[in-house]
This record gives sequence, structure tokens and C-alpha cells, in this order.
Amino acid sequence: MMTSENIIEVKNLKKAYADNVVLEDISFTVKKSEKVVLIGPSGGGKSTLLRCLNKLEGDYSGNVIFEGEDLNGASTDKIRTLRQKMGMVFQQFNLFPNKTVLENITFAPIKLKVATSDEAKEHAYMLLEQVGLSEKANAYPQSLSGGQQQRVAIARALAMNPEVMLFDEPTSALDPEVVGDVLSVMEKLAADGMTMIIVTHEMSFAQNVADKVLFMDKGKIADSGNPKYIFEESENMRTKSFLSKVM
Ligand SMILES: Nc1ncnc2c1ncn2[C@@H]1O[C@H](COP(=O)(O)OP(=O)(O)OP(=O)(O)O)[C@@H](O)[C@H]1O
Repeated sequence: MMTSENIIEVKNLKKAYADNVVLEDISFTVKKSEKVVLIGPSGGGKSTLLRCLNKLEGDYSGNVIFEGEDLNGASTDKIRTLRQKMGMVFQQFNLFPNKTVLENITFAPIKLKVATSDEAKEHAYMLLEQVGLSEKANAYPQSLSGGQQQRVAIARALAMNPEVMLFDEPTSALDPEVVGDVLSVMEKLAADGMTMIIVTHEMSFAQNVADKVLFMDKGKIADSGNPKYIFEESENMRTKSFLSKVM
């Protein structure tokens, strides 16, 4: 096994809320630069799995090994350090409403002392250019469209120079006409070699970007493979039935 190449290894992950088993025996690996896309019916456990990866969700059994270190059982300090290497983008942007776009992006690097104020600003302007929002540096989140806010949220996550980016349905809350802007920022990031784990209902995006697709149903990885296999070849009844409903 080429474990050294794996940036994330998930082994026999199980998670329950009281009696409700939400994740059952989940195992998979993510290599550096790989794009792993999680698809599947609502309630199947995709978001929960993503939150377990950076320990936003504690209390699971099994292992999440990130760059060789097991998050399960790691100290709070260690988890904080590891979490800094994982950028997360949520469905609901979660920008700081009382900070400008620039302040949203520079806040964490300055507070966590990974950059001086000048370095953080310089980096932020670079990132704003990357997401196509240079002219919005001094705007406040509420003056931006949902798609613009989500692109700021992506820039904010990138400001910490993460090793991995986790996306939890980043376009689900957006008006259809701005979804493409966010997806194209993500496609560029993918082409630049970022390691990405993405929960999405955007099937053509999944098909274009994924190296590996995990089809999650009822808390399990019910099917997995490259996009050609999942979208064209799989004979798995659950995969086929799900895809026939969403495509
Ligand atoms: N904080 C929580 N407390 C109790 N149950 C939860 C909690 N979060 C999620 N669940 C349950 O876990 C299951 C999986 O939810 P999850 O949000 O991970 O699914 P999903 O595949 O991401 O669905 P969707 O596509 O609708 O977001 C659901 O049955 C949900 O009700």
C-alpha cells in the first residue's frame, strides 16, 4: 500500500446520533492533488462525513489519518493545527457580516499569526483576483450576491494556505444564474492541483472534475470509482436509480 502518497486515510469510520447510525464502516483514501466527489441521496451522510474529516464532528469511531496523524484521540492543540490545513467551504458561506471582504479574508491568518497584516493583505488581493472579485475588497458581505459571497468564502479558506479544501454543497444555496461562477472558480482550483473533497448535487461538475466519486447511501459508500464507471458503467441498482432521478 502506498500510504505515503495518501494525504487522508479514512478507516472504518462509524458515527451515530443516539440510535441513528449515520455513517457505517466508511473507508477510503485521498491522494495529494486528488479530487474526491461525494454524491448520493439526501440524508445519506455526505455532510456528516465531511465534518468528521476535520473534526467539526467529534465522537466517531474509526480513524481519520491526515498527513500521517490520527485525528481521533489527538489533543485539542493538534486538532487545531491540523484543521488549519483543511479549508472548509459551507453551503451558507458563513462570512463575518460586520467585516469587509478584505477583513474576512485576512482575519484568520493575522489572528493565528501565520502572516503579518501586510502579507495577509497582499495575499488577500491575490486571492480576490483569483476568484474574480478584486473590486469588492472593501464591500460588506450583505452587499454581495450569494455567488460573490461564496467566492469570498473560498478565498477566505485559501488564505490559510490549506493542504486540502473541503466543500459542503457550495452551490446548493445559490440562485441558478450564479452557480456557474462558483463552479468555475472551483474548476480552476482543481486544475491548479489543489486536493479537494466535494459534496455536491452538481452532477456534470462531478463528472468533469472528480478523480474518484463516492456514492453514499444510507451511511455507507454504496459504490465508488472514476466518473466514467459511476456515471456510465456501474450496474449498481442504487447508483443507477439515484442518477436516473438527478440527471
Ligand atoms: N446534528 C445532528 N443530530 C442528529 N442527527 C443528525 C445531525 N446531523 C445529521 N443528522 C442525521 O444524519 C443523517 C445524515 O445527514 P447528512 O446531513 O450527513 O446527510 P447528507 O447526505 O449530507 O444529506 P443532504 O444532501 O441532504 O445534505 C440524517 O439522517 C440526519 O438527520
